[in-house]
Amino acid sequence: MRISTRIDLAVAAAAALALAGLAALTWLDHADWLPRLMPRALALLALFVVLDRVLRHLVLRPVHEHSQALRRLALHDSLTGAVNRRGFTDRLQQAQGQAALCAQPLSLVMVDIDHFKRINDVHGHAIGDSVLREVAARLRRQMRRGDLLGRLGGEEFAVLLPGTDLEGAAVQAELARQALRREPVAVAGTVTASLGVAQWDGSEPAADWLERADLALYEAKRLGRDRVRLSGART
Ligand SMILES: Nc1nc2c(ncn2[C@@H]2O[C@H](COP(=O)(O)OP(=O)(O)OP(=O)(O)O)[C@@H](O)[C@H]2O)c(=O)[nH]1
Repeated sequence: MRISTRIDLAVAAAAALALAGLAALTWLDHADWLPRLMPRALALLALFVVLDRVLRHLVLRPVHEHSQALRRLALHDSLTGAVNRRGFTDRLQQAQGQAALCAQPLSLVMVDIDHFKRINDVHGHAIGDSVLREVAARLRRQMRRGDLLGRLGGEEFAVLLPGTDLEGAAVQAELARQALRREPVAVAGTVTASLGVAQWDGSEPAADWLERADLALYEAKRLGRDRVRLSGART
């Protein structure tokens, strides 16, 4: 049973008891007890309505805040602060609906750090983690208002670009690539990434679109890494 319903039931039960008590006392005191009871009963009911509102506010607000925090935890990656795969897929599907509704282009950039295993092996897992945080921070600095950063897995990120066609997304991807390799990341040195770009074709399922971006990314890896490849646009 929902907490709000439990509060309502508890307050209703207390109000019923109080009303019964009030009726009994009024009946014992006065012969014409009924007309006297009415205004008192109404005042009592009003009091319980206020009590119900106050209890709902006091109990439900922290519960709501707690569930919001849990939801945030469930949809975000704690290391980088980016949304996780589940959160990203949810938002991707929402963005598809929005793009279809407004007839706007929508693109996606997949970003996979190059030779990340080597960074872990040479410098240790803690440095690997700080590289992931720094990569997320650099990608974020490159993003525009409305873009969304996701961490889809170990060293794989994705950026959702609403209102952006393939050409615009390619420019954003190239800027991100340069931002990653421009300055060394602490002791790990220069970090590069391979990027795959795909524009949503307006009807394909999210999984197919993600797969096209992934294929472009693997093409970038195959061609030597540290580069941007575009998916053969179907649009
Ligand atoms: N430090 C750290 N390492 C992680 C995390 N998640 C995954 N990894 C590591 O990321 C590495 C990914 O290695 P690979 O899939 O071989 O990829 P890669 O070495 O980047 O090679 P290419 O992608 O082909 O350039 C593995 O060693 C994982 O253990 C994490 O949260 N922190």
